[in-house]
Amino acid sequence: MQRAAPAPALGDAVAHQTETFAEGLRLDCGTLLRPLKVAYRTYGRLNESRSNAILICHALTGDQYVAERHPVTGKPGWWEIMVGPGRPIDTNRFFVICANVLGGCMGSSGPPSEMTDAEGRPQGRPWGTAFPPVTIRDMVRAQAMLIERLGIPKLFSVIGGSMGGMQVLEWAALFPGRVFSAIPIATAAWHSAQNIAFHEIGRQAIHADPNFHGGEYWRHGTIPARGLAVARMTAHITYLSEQALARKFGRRLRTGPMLTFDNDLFEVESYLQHQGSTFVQRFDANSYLTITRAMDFFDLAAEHGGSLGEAFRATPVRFCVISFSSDWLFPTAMSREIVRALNAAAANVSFVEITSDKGHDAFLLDEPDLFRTVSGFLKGAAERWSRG
Ligand SMILES: CC(=O)SCCNC(=O)CCNC(=O)[C@H](O)C(C)(C)COP(=O)(O)OP(=O)(O)OC[C@H]1O[C@@H](n2cnc3c(N)ncnc32)[C@H](O)[C@@H]1OP(=O)(O)O
Ligand SMILES: N[C@@H](CCO)C(=O)O
Repeated sequence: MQRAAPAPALGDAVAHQTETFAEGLRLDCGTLLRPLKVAYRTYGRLNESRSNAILICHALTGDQYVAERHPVTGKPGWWEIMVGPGRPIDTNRFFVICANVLGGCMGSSGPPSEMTDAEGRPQGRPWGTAFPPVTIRDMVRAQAMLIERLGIPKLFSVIGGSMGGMQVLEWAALFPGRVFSAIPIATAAWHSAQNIAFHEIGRQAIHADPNFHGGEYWRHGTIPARGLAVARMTAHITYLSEQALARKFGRRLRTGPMLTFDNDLFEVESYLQHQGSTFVQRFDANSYLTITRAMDFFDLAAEHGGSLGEAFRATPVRFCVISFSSDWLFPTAMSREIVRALNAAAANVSFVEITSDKGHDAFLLDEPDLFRTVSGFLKGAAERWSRG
């Protein structure tokens, strides 16, 4: 495997746009995280009536840089295809907000940020593995504090894919009066056993890296690049599909056919190694452990006495649930569970399964049906909203 370049001092190397909440946030685990920092970006303009705000919730390794060049990688924003002037989420019309999740590594409070004591006093070291466990609900509460600080009484829409979709569902369940519409994409109301199992492989790979040092790698001036890269490689396979891999690489060899056991023999191996080594340049291993755990513990039904319908009881929120036919990580059946629960709550819900062979990450790619569905739903919802 190629040696990964050392990661920049994540989170601190770049000056992020951040709101600080001195009062902190009481987490589901009972810890008061104080102060709370939420790094975010906005696109477009908030209208006078403050009625055009859309919150985008990012997935596991995303961040707030949705529609602009990424300050660490220099690559385009992760959803520029969806968000921008004239795009399905049109920033000529909507005020778009995206915050780095709690536990992340791009400026919000998380393992790489400076540890504080119970009184909020800085401790002169990163949290590392001492960062308290967070839940999807904690992430949403932190976002809600930001939205309040920005003076937005009600979001026109909350939109997100994968873990972003989990946050969308949590927003609707926790703050039904503060959300007009919701678009959960390629997601589920609870993390499946298979998905937890895949996450565990990644976590074990990180733990097994000698440069991990029990999570105190910052103390040793190392990063567990190999472990984190293997975690990403495993995860990346789950974001694609057999058809996508066959189309991209098939059984193509990088070199001529020969009987060796060298690394990098097949194109698909080289591709995965590239995905792993570029990932470690932009992501923190302790954040990866924290956020994968948050996903694993997500179970919206369990939060509501075992009934998903209860999570949405009497909800006024309008939902558009979207899945992809080739997504085996968050399969359409999981979206149907959400739709069934919304139906049981007599909620206003539409559901679209988009035919695609690109797998789970289809939501990040050029999928005209996805763009049509999102822009069509937002148009319809805006008409409803303006009628009051
Ligand atoms: C909702 C959120 O918050 S998501 C935010 C997190 N962001 C991501 O996960 C994005 C990272 N993931 C990806 O890029 C995923 O691969 C996808 C599926 C979304 C992108 O798919 P595609 O656009 O089809 O790109 P593809 O999977 O082909 O990967 C292209 C990369 O692989 C490299 N590559 C392609 N073939 C090979 C090969 N044989 N050997 C080595 N590298 C290769 C390309 O050079 C390119 O590298 P670069 O990204 O550094 O420029
Ligand atoms: N590939 C995206 C989606 C995963 O669910 C990410 O890394 O966040």
